[in-house]
Amino acid sequence: MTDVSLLVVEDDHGLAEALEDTLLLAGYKCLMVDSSEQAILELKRKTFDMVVSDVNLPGMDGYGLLQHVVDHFPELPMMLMTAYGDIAHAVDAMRSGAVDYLLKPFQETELLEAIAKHTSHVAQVKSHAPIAKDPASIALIDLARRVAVTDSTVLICGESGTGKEVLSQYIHSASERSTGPFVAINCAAIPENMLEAMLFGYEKGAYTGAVSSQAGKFEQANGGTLLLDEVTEMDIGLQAKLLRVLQEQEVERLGGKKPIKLDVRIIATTNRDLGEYVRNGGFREDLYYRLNVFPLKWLPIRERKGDIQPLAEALLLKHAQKMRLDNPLLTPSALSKLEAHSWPGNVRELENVIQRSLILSGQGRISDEHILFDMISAPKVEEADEDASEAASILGKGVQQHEFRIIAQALIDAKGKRKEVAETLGISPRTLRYKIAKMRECGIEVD
Ligand SMILES: Nc1ncnc2c1ncn2[C@@H]1O[C@H](COP(=O)(O)OP(=O)(O)OP(=O)(O)O)[C@@H](O)[C@H]1O
Repeated sequence: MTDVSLLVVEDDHGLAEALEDTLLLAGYKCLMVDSSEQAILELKRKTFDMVVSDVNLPGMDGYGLLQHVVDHFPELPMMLMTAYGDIAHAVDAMRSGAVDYLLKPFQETELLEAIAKHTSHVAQVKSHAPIAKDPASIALIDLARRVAVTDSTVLICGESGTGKEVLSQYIHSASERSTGPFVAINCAAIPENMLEAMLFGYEKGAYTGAVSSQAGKFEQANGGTLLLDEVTEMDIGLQAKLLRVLQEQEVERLGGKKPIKLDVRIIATTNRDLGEYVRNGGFREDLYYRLNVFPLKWLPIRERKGDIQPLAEALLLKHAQKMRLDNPLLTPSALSKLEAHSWPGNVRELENVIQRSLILSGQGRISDEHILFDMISAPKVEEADEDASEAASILGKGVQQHEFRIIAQALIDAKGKRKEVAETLGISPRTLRYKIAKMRECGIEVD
């Protein structure tokens, strides 16, 4: 299934059936209607990726419908199917905004090639779309898709791990800048004194250590999109400089003399309550208004439970494939347990839990016993008492075995990088060291 949805207008019922069969077989979703009036009603109710319409229709003809589409849905491609010999009209139709026309009778392949030509971009965008089944998330993605084409600055809020970066990438891929660069900078992860140079670039000798000139993230994103991840985590002085760049649409490298013109779309994210943060003086109000042109908010997943199952299934499939496990399955008991959890770490936590459950089940059939939220992310208890028998009594011998397997797998995945493993498993490096020592004690070779 391509996930591309078509609206097809054809009043000849025999031909309509044949068209529907061809399109469904090719993997398209399609809705068949037999008049322009009906098509207009459906366009109000649903979102389509392309309209394919006959010209000769009872009531309003295909040209009338084309005019409606051009006026009301200028982004929506429409193709006309005209009777043989009507080529002059077809050319007129192209002038009036149709993306293509087919002369009847046409071959199936001609139809499919024409549709693919005008929807391939859509299919690509949809494949980048975040998973969203809950009505609140569907509405959010719809809003994101609509704002994507406007070039407006977007501010995405939401708790940690809700999918803000995923949504930013989607907006980029659904925008006219999709062939340009998508550059992300995490303002929280970069030491304060380096952030300015990374954002704006620097010339050779601008500061000790600047041995060569370097373009900043703004310049790198020219022609595309710049994601300022966790934008609130920059100091107030740098916020003023950022504001100036955004207002003037030009940047000057540190130590540079000439301003560089920018054509960059900005997406910013935060997991803070930004309004509150502004009131408390942590973030400049003028910068807040500059960024908050179009706000989008991810709910935490405990408030969009309809997403839990599709997200869990998609993550299960992703990790099962990595582990070469066929036909992974979430049993109803596992799903109920997932749906009842409060998910403080949102989708990122869900991904970790699914990964662990696959390792625990060993064969991809996940039931509730494999869903362990706090199995090894209870460092307080573990660190409070590092005695082996105590640990065993907390977790149980069987569970301890599973725990060892998880750690071993995580070490393999991270190619032995312990810091990464500790982060993935949600435990402190000290706890990880302790656990590895225990594994060695139990005769498990940890290289
Ligand atoms: N709707 C979604 N569909 C598919 N994957 C998702 C979705 N939401 C989140 N994820 C996955 O969850 C993880 C966290 O997502 P992401 O990094 O976008 O969250 P975030 O809100 O930017 O997190 P943070 O605030 O910590 O930076 C990623 O691995 C991402 O691929």
